[in-house]
Amino acid sequence: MAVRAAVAGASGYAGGELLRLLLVHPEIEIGALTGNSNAGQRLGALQPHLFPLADRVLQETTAEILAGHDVVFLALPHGQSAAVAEQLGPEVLVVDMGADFRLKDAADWERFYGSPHAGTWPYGLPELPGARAALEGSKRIAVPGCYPTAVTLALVPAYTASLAENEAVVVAASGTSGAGKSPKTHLLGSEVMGSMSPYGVGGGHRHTPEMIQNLGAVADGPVTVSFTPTLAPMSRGILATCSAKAKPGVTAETVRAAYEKAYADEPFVRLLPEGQWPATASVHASNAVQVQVAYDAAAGRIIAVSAIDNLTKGTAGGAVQSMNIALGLDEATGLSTIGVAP
Ligand SMILES: NC(=O)C1=CN([C@@H]2O[C@H](COP(=O)(O)OP(=O)(O)OC[C@H]3O[C@@H](n4cnc5c(N)ncnc54)[C@H](OP(=O)(O)O)[C@@H]3O)[C@@H](O)[C@H]2O)C=CC1
Ligand SMILES: CC(=O)N[C@@H](CCC(=O)OP(=O)(O)O)C(=O)O
Repeated sequence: MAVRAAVAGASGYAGGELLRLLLVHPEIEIGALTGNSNAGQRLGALQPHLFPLADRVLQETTAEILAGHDVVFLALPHGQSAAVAEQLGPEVLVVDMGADFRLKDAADWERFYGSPHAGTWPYGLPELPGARAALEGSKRIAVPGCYPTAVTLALVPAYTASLAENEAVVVAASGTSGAGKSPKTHLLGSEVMGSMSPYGVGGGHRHTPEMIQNLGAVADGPVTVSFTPTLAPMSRGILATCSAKAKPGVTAETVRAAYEKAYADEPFVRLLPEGQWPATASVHASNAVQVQVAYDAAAGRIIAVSAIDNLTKGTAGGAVQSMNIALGLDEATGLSTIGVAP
């Protein structure tokens, strides 16, 4: 019997990408689609690439409309999910693509998001050690942020194998879809085209505590992360360049071996052959993660680079992968590692 899924936030970028994936998922039947300011509009006018859903009309985002489904995806702005989720029964699988339930530390949440902490749900990054066990059979999933997905997958093998000191420096470039669909001046084509710029510099980005939480869970102590995001003139994609000071005795061979071991059996993470570096174009619209690592002997640092599509593995693909695990389906059902090029 088909699994009925509702999508709240169906007019946004994350909701649109989720629907693109759910339309080809063999076990899913798409139920209610809801929005906010666009309630009452045809989906065809808002997400014209979702041809089979063109005549569906968006409903309002209420618990009554979302009730009666097996799975409810919440692709809403931060801070909006908790109020909806608490009205959905414990028997419904709720997958939150926003930030509301990602962080364990209430003080971190309040500092970076400025509202009371709603709680912590099983974290939807299956590749993180222990995550699959927590997701199996779960009725609540917190999908990671896009930058934390890219950065965690780049650095986890170095910390799991105890190769890196507990400090990491990350510079990551994101396409503009990471900022959502609502109009903002700094996202105008004339501001972004032909230019790159940093933002949230100096520890101010809300994804920093999420990265610290993930890396600290596998390292032998708390990890500090200096994170600088940058906005790049592309619609999708994240390229994360991460480095950490190597522990004494580390060599290029021990680093390579740790990464090969970590990702040998992962369906979506590909450690590239030595000398080939990740590129956002190679993971466009795919759930794949490209990773490469090098040991900079002169600087004594491990350099790990990852590329993801922020809307696929960084949001909607990660959500579907985690849903599959929670429902007892094959983790890769409905997902592809095949990109679009050029
Ligand atoms: N874009 C990305 O790369 C990523 C996004 N996410 C997360 O996904 C969520 C959605 O992001 P994204 O799709 O980019 O954002 P968008 O701005 O593109 O979409 C937001 C969606 O939420 C709806 N909405 C807005 N305000 C409310 C409200 N008060 N109550 C109910 N619905 C509301 C909008 O409806 P309407 O248009 O009808 O007003 C729209 O459907 C966010 O939490 C974001 O953090 C996570 C990882 C990556
Ligand atoms: C380019 C851009 O603005 N990106 C967003 C991150 C989007 C994302 O994935 O994170 P959430 O799920 O936490 O929203 C930002 O820097 O806030």
